[in-house]
This record gives sequence, C-alpha cells and structure tokens, in this order.
Amino acid sequence: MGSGLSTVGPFHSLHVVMLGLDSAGKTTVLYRLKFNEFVNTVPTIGFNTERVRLNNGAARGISCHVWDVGGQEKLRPLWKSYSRCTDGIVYVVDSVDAERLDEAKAELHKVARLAENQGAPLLIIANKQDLPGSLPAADIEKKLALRELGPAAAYHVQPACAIIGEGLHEGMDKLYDMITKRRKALKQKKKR
Ligand SMILES: Nc1nc2c(ncn2[C@@H]2O[C@H](COP(=O)(O)OP(=O)(O)OP(=O)(O)O)[C@@H](O)[C@H]2O)c(=O)[nH]1
Ligand SMILES: [Mg+2]
Repeated sequence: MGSGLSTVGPFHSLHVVMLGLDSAGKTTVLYRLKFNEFVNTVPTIGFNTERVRLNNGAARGISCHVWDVGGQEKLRPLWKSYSRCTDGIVYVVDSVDAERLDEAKAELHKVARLAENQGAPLLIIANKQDLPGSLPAADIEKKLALRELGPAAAYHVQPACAIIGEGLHEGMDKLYDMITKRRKALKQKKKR
C-alpha cells in the first residue's frame, strides 16, 4: 500500500482505496477508469486492483493504483486494512438508493474516523446520476453528514455516471489536488 506521503509527481504513483456499499458501482468505476469502456460486473468477493492513468487537469499522466474492495456487509471488516496508509479514499454512493444512505453514512464515518485515516482526502462519487430520481450531489453531501467529519477533513462530492464514465476523471483530478495540498501542508509542518 502507499506510504501516504509518497512524492506526487509525473513519475510517481498514487495509492487510492475505493469503498462503498455493495452495488454502489465501485467495480464499474474501476474498469471505466482503466479501460474507458463499460464492463459488466459481478459482486466483488475480495478485491480488484488496477493501475489507472489519470487524464484530467493537473492529474493528467499521473499513475494511480486503485484498490476496489467488495462492499457486502460481511466484507466490510476488510476495509480497514485496505484503507491503511492510503493517499486518498474514493467512496462510491448509489445516488438513487436513498434508503441505504444512512447505512452508507455510518460505514463512511467508521472508516474516516480511523486514526490511520485522519486527514486522508476523500472523494465521494455520487454515482448513477443517469437514473431518474437520483439525488443531486448537494443532497448526498448533507445525507452523508460530511461536515461532521471535522473542519480539517478534505472532501469533494462528484456527481457521476460510471456506465458512461461521466464525472470520473474530474473527480480523480479533485482528489489529486487534495492529496498534493495535504502533502505540501505536511511538508511545511515538518519544516517548522
Ligand atoms: N444506471 C447505472 N447503473 C450503474 C452505474 N454504475 C454501476 N451501475 C450498475 O450497478 C450494478 C453494481 O455495480 P458494481 O460496479 O458491480 O458495484 P460494486 O460497488 O462493485 O458492488 P460490490 O462489488 O458488491 O461491492 C451493476 O449492475 C452496474 O452495471 C451507473 O452510473 N448508472
Ligand atoms: Mg465490486
């Protein structure tokens, strides 16, 4: 896994873990980012991992090692070990599954509050925006109570559709930006 403080530059790789409830769309996101095409998925038992080349904004050309961990309830105890020392966390939410947003919130807060994840930038992917009745990003932000993660928590909520790939690279660019800002801040702190 990543050092959490690895040098970010064109010749270095980011390590990111992707979490979220079962069927949120994590594996669809992973293969969309990797192959730029829709891949029909089956529920993940264990994890998938791919190196992805980012292609948007300042993140263009950066290689990102993404770990996609199964979201079924029995697999969630694994999240802790996969998120340890990661550069950032991608949390995928099904924007039409309003009934399970409380559950999504509880699982997210559990992971974000782990001591080793304190300060790890968080990209929320508000997925399935193509479906009627999908909640907008602002509603997802409220329902997940992201502000309760504390004033220092860096996060961004990105509306997306993993089926066609809309919003994914924009979101990863935002995550990259948060990761580089955090790195700079930590460096400054060390100097003092
Ligand atoms: N309409 C729509 N369906 C999507 C989207 N993203 C994923 N899906 C569908 O949602 C279902 C679940 O997707 P997965 O990627 O397997 O979900 P997952 O989060 O990896 O699930 P687990 O592996 O069980 O944790 C699949 O049928 C996908 O095709 C989207 O943006 N829009
Ligand atoms: Mg999966």
